Amino acid sequence: MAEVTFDYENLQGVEGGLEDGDLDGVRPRLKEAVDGLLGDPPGFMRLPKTREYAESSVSLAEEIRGSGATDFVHVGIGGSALGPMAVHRALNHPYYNMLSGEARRGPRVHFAENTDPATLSAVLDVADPGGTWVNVVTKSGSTAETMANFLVIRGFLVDALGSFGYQGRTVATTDPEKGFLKEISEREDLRVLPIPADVGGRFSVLTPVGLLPAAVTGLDVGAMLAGAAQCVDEVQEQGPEHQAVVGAAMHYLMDTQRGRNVRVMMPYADSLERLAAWFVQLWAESLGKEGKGSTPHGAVGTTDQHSQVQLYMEGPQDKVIEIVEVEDHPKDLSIPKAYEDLEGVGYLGGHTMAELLNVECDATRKALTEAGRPNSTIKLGAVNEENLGYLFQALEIQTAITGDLYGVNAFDQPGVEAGKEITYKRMGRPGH
Ligand SMILES: O=P(O)(O)OC[C@H]1O[C@H](O)[C@H](O)[C@@H](O)[C@@H]1O
Repeated sequence: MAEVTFDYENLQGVEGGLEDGDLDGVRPRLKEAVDGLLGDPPGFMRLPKTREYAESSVSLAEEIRGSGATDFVHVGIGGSALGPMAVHRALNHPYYNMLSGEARRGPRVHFAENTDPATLSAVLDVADPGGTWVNVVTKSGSTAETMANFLVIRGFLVDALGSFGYQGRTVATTDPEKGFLKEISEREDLRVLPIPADVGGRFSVLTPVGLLPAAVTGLDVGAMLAGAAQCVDEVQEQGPEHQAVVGAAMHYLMDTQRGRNVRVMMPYADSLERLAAWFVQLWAESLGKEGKGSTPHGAVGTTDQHSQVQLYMEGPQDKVIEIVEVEDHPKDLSIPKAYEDLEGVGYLGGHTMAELLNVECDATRKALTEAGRPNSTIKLGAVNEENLGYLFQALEIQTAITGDLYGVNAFDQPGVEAGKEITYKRMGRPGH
């Protein structure tokens, strides 16, 4: 069973927070939104119970691992990168690529996301062309950043291995129905994994987009899907009372009734830093349209206590701070007793690092609450596949429902097209 709870106590009944009547006012619309989501479910809602994507991803991952692969380069951007990066950072060793032998459960993993040549050059500096696999991931099949990175890596592999060698080590993860990457995969007979047509990039972490890279590093993708399925079942049973759904109303109201249009996601675990980055795209691209939406921001506790908490405590009253707390950290270290005669240092000895982290988490929450700074908490029993799967699904559901409350289409992103168009013109793409 996934252990994930959402706690909104500090959004209500605190200075600057919500009052009971606020929530009541939005309940009928919330019910309508959940009924709509369950009655005519968008593509992402069926992913947790779809076995075929996990099966094809795991079987290809086994082939890659079995081939003695040294490096796995995941090429993608936005929704085609942020989910896989969040999973990798959350569940694999922080220095995964530096581990050797059994300690590393698969090839080294590299993400080619931005078009910054320094990053891609660095990947090519360390990747062994003799053992490199490339997974090019793009739903549309022609995102300029992704295709540019792919073309460079393709050249690197063709030079080292010849066309046949390159073809045998390349996976195209894309829309199976259309797009230029589909065409390339047919021409070059590449292995293909599908991104279903009805699942947008930022909702696609539980398709092969997220499942293949997870399986390549030996993670339990079945458990990730089970956690997500638990969330869907709960929403079916509880409807508008479900914790993630209630959160949609809370965040919507904090913005529209209380003028708090910044939502800060602040995990107290380094491993969840990329989860916040994944969430930022989900919330920003889904809701930021027609002059509506709130601004998502990622922070990390305790690190950002020493950087941003001053602003959260005393700056403009425009934020909701969402703490992500982890009960059981995967590792802990005792702090040795030393310098016991020095009162500013000696008190730490005998405690543990995880204890200090969680005490600071609680202390920040209390301080924010007492200062009239509304905050909420997402608590994970542990950072594991099941809880992460639950959380992905819960936040996607929350975002879709919030879109409904705002009256915007949570599944498009028309605002990103203008910049693309200018780029195409300047780079000489035919027809633009
Ligand atoms: O998967 P792709 O089609 O390459 O899209 C990658 C990303 O690029 C676009 O510009 C969109 O704004 C994102 O929503 C999307 O995730």
